[in-house]
Amino acid sequence: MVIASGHNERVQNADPIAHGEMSALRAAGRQKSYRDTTLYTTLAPCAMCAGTIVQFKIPRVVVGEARTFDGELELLRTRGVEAVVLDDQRSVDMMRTFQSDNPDLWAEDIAE
Ligand SMILES: O=c1cc[nH]c(=O)[nH]1
Repeated sequence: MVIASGHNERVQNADPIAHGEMSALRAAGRQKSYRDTTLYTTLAPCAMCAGTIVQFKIPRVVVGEARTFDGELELLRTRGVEAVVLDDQRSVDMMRTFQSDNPDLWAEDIAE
């Protein structure tokens, strides 16, 4: 069962923390437990999103690709989160297109 979905809304909402993972968690609303959940995400979670995943004890994250941004997979794994990387070519292509079309936005998104 899908309990919520989300996408990056930093620009739309002028919200610096509205990464896709954060938007999905916000859309899910308050949950008593995340024990039985899996978070699916196109790219590897950044430090903020990984920290939130750890905070709410989400046990499993499935990542579309980690080639264009390796994020904080190690942090997740160190904290006992199962992180599965699909290395999905469509995700890589989508992220490469976004990053090359919007270099400033991408840099801002990952605080570089
Ligand atoms: O984890 C991340 C990193 C960048 N952008 C997102 O939406 N999420």
